[in-house]
Amino acid sequence: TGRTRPERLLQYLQKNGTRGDANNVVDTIDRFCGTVEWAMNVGGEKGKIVDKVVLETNPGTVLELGTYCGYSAVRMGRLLAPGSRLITLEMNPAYAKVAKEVIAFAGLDKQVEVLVGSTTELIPQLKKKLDIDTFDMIFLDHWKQSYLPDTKLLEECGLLRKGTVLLADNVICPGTPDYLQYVRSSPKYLSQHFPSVLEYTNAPDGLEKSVYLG
Ligand SMILES: O=C(NCCCCc1cc2cnccc2s1)c1cc(-c2ccc(F)cc2)cc(O)c1O
Ligand SMILES: [Mg+2]
Repeated sequence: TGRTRPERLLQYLQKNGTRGDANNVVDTIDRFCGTVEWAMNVGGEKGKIVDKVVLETNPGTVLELGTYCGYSAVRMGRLLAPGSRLITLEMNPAYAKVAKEVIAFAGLDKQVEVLVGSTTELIPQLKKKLDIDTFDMIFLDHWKQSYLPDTKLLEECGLLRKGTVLLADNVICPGTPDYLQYVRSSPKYLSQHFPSVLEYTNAPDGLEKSVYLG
């Protein structure tokens, strides 16, 4: 009876999930999206690649662009060391409301903070707002045409450091051609492609991991 897809996803989680168990939250959302209705979470296949990059990077600070229902915030948050922080930006207040409840259900509301607003408005405020100097990892999963301008904005705002890992979703589907061209040709980045499939389908998609060289 939830009016929107995120609300139906949250109701399914509250009914079928195990409160405080982040692994179960990830699996329960994947089951909803695989059997009830598709939703634009990074999903289980690409999610395994996200897990590997997070575990290799062991980031103390993570910035996510595009929260949606909070699936990837929970997926990454569940792997962070105690004391680490994940900040996630969401444009749509209704999505942000659902995401906060999903994150709290998973028991990660101490590590994960949801900010509502546009990247162009919020990114320049992050240092002041959050008492964070630079991010160890960025997960890009918002408007595909915003990946490139927002990466340049992150550089200009001094939020990246030598070794910051940028991980971008959907570089094949829907695709982010200008962003890919930039991170693959700029001397400021070392990029690696991880082919995969679009969440809950067998359509080709992939992630791009780019290390900022400063
Ligand atoms: O659009 C996608 N994600 C972005 C929506 C969030 C908009 C925001 C803008 C904004 C600005 N500032 C701050 C925060 C934010 S959040 C998306 C779409 C597909 C897809 C959809 C149909 C299809 F047939 C095939 C793939 C798959 C995906 O994995 C996606 O991530
Ligand atoms: Mg995505």
